[in-house]
Amino acid sequence: MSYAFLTIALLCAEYCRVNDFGSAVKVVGHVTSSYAAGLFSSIVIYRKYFHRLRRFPGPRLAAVTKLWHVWKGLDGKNHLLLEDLFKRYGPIIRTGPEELTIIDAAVPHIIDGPKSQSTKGIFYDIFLPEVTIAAARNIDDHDSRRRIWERGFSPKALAVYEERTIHYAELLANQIEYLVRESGLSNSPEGAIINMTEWISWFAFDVMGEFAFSTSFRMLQDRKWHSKIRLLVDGLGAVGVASPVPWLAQLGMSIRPRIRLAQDWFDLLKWCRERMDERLQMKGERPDVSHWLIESYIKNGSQTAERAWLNGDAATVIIAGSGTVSVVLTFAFYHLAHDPSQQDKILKEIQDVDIYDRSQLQNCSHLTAFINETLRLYPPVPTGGNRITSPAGITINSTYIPGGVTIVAPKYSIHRLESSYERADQFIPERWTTQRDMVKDNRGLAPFSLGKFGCIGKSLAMIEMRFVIALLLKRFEIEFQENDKGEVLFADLKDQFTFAPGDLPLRFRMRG
Ligand code: HEM
Repeated sequence: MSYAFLTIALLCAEYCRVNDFGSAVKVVGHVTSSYAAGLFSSIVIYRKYFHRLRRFPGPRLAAVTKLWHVWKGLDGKNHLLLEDLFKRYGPIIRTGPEELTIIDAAVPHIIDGPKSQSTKGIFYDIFLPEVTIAAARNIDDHDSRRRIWERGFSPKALAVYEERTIHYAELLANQIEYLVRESGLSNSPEGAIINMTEWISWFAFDVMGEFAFSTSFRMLQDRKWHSKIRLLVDGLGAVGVASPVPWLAQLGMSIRPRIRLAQDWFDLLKWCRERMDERLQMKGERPDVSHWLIESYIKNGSQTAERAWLNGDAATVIIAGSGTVSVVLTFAFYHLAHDPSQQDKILKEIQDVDIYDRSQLQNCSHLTAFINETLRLYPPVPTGGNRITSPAGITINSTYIPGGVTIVAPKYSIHRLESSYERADQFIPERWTTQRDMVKDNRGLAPFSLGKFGCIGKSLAMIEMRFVIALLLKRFEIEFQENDKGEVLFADLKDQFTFAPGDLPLRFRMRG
């Protein structure tokens, strides 16, 4: 802004001097372009040859500007890009002027463990001006918000949420059964083809609609996307692309007239605020996650600032709670179809179990191992979760990293380290039960992240995932279609902070 102002002032002064607009433009053009060339070349030279991170290897352009990353990530395959850089440059890679990507099992504990003083990275500013626990970079703001959230995830609160989860899982199973029986009526003994990516998303969003606003999005009932949730999914796609350079997203949000995606995003936030208005009017409701956030809002005198947190956190319930669970369940069903012996193993384990009793399901070690292996290979937050090192810096395997550096610790790659897991790229749930020697070093396993910024919804997510898998397996046999072995799921898989999987059509039949 001040540069634009200076240029205009210079132009006016030169015009007054020479009284010829064309030559004034020429002179000012020369001055500003020489200035810009000088400025940018000194930045480039400094970042490349004099910067404190200059000794760390990485792509040349990445050391100069993060725009390199935006360009490289346009295809949505950031998880594969980082994996490729790891193979080329080793475990510590300079992926930005002030950023290192570190693929080492020691990193999660160092940046997020109990002794860590790291803070959330600049990436989280992408959500400004919205305020929410998930994007709070100020430690005090984050801590006080986290204390409020924690009340909503006590064992007592979880027991109430569980009933609702069961209700939606049964609705999912009933809808699939309806489609299977309908396909039987039309003389097709082949069962029904269900796009699991879609149906699991509808389930996960419907559940979180209940927890945020005590209202379902009715996607399972209506068997189609709710228009606002579609906007949300598309909006997160754009966030994913712009995430390496948050100011780019901010710029996109602030220009007028608004571009379509920005307009959609603001429409969505407005819609969330309206749902929260309705939620605030509800009386005698069964506690949901918002119940605890609203309680604090009212206790603090219903102030405007507190209301902003309430709105942002309600959107977080939906985004953090749905886009994660749905990814794990989608890949879990992929592997159940891919290896039917896993269906048999889980079925055998749950045959005498009351699946409606959470503690009984929790004791099913193979079911839990199956979910853990899915979380290892397909962590729903595959590369996100940037942290900034504290002023004292950190040391990773005797390499010192100074303070104020952004650290990217991609779970996708850390979870697949050959030094940590035998046959690391293969899906082998037994490595968590009977073949423990296949896990050489599990320090790096952190699908829910760790410490004060770690996932608050982990127990709820595990309850949901165990129950959905157990319920659907009890009722259905699941397999690939003849010509489709889940290729699209992987081909269209995108890293947009959370994973966005491609379609997964699976054949469902009633279990005899
Ligand atoms: C398989 C399911 C899930 C996985 C793998 C998962 C993973 C994660 C991860 C990796 C983070 C840290 C993100 C970061 O550093 O920016 C996180 C944070 C968070 N998750 Fe989850 N999550 C899951 C389900 C849920 C559910 C069901 C909820 C419930 C609403 C939830 C609520 C949150 C919240 C509120 C945060 C922010 C915590 C904070 O900053 O203090 N998550 N999750």
